[in-house]
Amino acid sequence: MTDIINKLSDRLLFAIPKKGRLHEQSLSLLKGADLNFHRRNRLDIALVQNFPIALVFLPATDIPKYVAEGNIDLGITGQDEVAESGANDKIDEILELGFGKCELQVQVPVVGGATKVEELVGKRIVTSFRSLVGKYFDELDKKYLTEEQKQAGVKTKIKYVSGSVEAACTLGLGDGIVDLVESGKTMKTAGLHPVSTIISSQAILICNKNPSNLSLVSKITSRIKGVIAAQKYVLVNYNIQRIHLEEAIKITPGRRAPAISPLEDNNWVEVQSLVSKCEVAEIMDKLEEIGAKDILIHEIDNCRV
Ligand SMILES: Nc1ncnc2c1ncn2[C@@H]1O[C@H](COP(=O)(O)OP(=O)(O)OP(=O)(O)O)[C@@H](O)[C@H]1O
Ligand SMILES: O=P(O)(O)OC[C@H]1O[C@H](OP(=O)(O)OP(=O)(O)O)[C@H](O)[C@@H]1O
Ligand SMILES: [Mg+2]
Repeated sequence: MTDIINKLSDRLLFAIPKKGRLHEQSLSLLKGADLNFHRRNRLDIALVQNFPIALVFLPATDIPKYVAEGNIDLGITGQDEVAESGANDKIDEILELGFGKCELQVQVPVVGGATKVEELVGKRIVTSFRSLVGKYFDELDKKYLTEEQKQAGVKTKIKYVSGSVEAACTLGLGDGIVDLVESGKTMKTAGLHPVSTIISSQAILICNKNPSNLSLVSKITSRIKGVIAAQKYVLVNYNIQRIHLEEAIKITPGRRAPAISPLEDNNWVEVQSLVSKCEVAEIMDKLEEIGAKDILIHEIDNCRV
């Protein structure tokens, strides 16, 4: 341990979620960006071999605080965690990473629960997001509690639990809960449904306002951007008769312009263009309809676009 700590000075410190939903995808981003490291068993610090960077494995919840106030320069966490930490002003959100997408929702029992969020004012709400939920219900209290209730000191009670929040209504701890929803399976299984959404979130790359090595931050950011772009796009290749080229270009305009190369047969050209992965099937259908042949789709490992 001490040998690693002695090597930390002069290294950019980069915080990575040590477990949970963001862990695996954060590691695969580091791999795509070619940051090579070996993490010793149980050790939360790993030196990057090919850059003056040290990775620090921390709970996603704590990462905004470290980036805002500690010596950590860069970090991966969720937008929800940044909002909950209240550190928004002290850090820069550099990049949305496109994974860890979820919504923070107010949920109530399907049977016998409130039908609208305002029916929860003055009641008990269970959550792990104390600060966001406190602020949210403070506003609802101001709006929906009667003057008599306010004078009697009635307030919505926010109760903190650290996980398995969806169990709280069944176990009698709350009248409603606030927790993250992605597929909605956990919520549904617990017999809950949403009555409002507080925020939408995804994983982000965050940076201290005064990072120790700005040029290295920029380099890592563009590498990560490249990995994310590569996941969004595929390269399409096809042959088309010149007479249909104009229509073809409309279907695959590329990010700047498609690359067009002549074929031996002068009536035909080959077209190469970047297309968005989520539109690829529709694009192939349209190309086929205008007579494109030999349509090939290539995955991209990495790119700078
Ligand atoms: N179901 C989900 N779908 C997508 N993203 C999620 C989901 N749950 C959490 N996240 C995102 O991941 C972040 C970390 O949450 P997660 O629950 O994975 O961490 P953890 O609480 O440290 O781990 P664990 O729950 O395994 O103890 C959240 O702040 C949120 O941004
Ligand atoms: O909408 P879904 O796809 O079902 O995902 C939502 C669930 O995922 C997270 O829980 P996690 O697995 O991290 O467990 P935890 O409650 O113990 O933190 C979140 O707290 C929800 O419970
Ligand atoms: Mg969790």
